Amino acid sequence: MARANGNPPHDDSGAPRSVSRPHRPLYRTVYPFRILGMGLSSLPVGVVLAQQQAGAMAWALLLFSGLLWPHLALWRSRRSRNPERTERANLLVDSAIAALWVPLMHFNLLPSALILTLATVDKINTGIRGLWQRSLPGMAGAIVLGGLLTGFAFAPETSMPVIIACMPILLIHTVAVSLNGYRLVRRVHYQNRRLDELSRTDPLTGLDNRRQWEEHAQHVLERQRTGRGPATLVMVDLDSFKAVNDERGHAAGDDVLRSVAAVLRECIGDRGRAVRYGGDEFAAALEVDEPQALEIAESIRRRVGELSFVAAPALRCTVSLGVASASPGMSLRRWMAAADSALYDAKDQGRDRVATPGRNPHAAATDRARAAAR
Ligand SMILES: Nc1nc2c(ncn2[C@@H]2O[C@H](COP(=O)(O)OP(=O)(O)OP(=O)(O)O)[C@@H](O)[C@H]2O)c(=O)[nH]1
Repeated sequence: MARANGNPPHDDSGAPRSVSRPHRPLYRTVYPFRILGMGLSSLPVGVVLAQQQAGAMAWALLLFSGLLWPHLALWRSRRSRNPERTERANLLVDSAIAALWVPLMHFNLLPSALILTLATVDKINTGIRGLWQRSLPGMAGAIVLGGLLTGFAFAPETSMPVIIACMPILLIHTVAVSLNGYRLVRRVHYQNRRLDELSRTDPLTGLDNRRQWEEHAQHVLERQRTGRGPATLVMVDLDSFKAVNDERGHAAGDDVLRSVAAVLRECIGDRGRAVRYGGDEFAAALEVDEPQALEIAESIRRRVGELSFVAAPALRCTVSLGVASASPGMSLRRWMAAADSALYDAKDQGRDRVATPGRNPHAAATDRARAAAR
């Protein structure tokens, strides 16, 4: 009888599902935001350029930043040997392009403030530590460069057409960024919940782990102590399980452990909780009296004996079980020792049987059940 460990979201076998999801490359997350941000910010910039009667160079630059750059950035990242690093560089280019428009728009107040803010928000939104601070020198450099090209022309007044042209980027981009943040928060909540569930579970069988189960067992004992119901413990141990591992391999052994855990779950139902207490040893704290627990134990014994395994059709398993009801004031430790000693009795008497403390297991439920089956 080896001692080790052993109810979160499970797959069909009862074992818990993993927390992780496939990693999405940064450039795929950024791409739609870049199209949206660059595309929509072209609107107020275009209106300002039209009001300034800007030259062909400025319009060519607008065409590049608003329409071409998002796709060029995606292409650069996709073909890069280090897409993550290339995309981070692309993000810094985004900020420099955005800042360049500030002097080219002659510091038109509303679109300049909007574009600089959104470029920074986009960097923060990536969640990459320090990225927005690293974008500042490039933005400052772009403002100086654009200022030198325009002679630092300064016309900060914003006309009504420009204000109207700012509305789509202001509204749509803000909502899109917020939705993305919302999605991330939801995912963090989900993963925290899953981690919490996994920390309370035996990964192989999906049963409670020891810490979780002992809390439940203490609760069952407390109910019994305060006269709110009976408490009976069932210890279950696979017979000669080492031979299963030795002869059919560890994977077959794991199949057996999962199947026994499923039998325990089904036989116990809502009358208690089970734990994989050791390698091939299980325990269940039940809110039932001893005769009912003996019935449950007997059904576990019988159902395990009926198990069959696709990968090992000839394999048959049996379990020995010890059943002990709690007496008033009993500690969990003493309760478990009583059930454990009954389990050892069942082993000593030849295995594949149910025993209670201080009783001859041959006189116990198992033999009555066998007689009835004959
Ligand atoms: N496949 C598998 N085997 C395990 C796991 N944990 C423990 N074991 C094995 O369980 C076996 C327990 O063997 P023993 O304690 O000798 O008990 P037994 O062979 O069942 O003998 P009895 O209890 O006396 O009937 C050992 O071979 C362990 O390696 C596990 O998670 N998976």
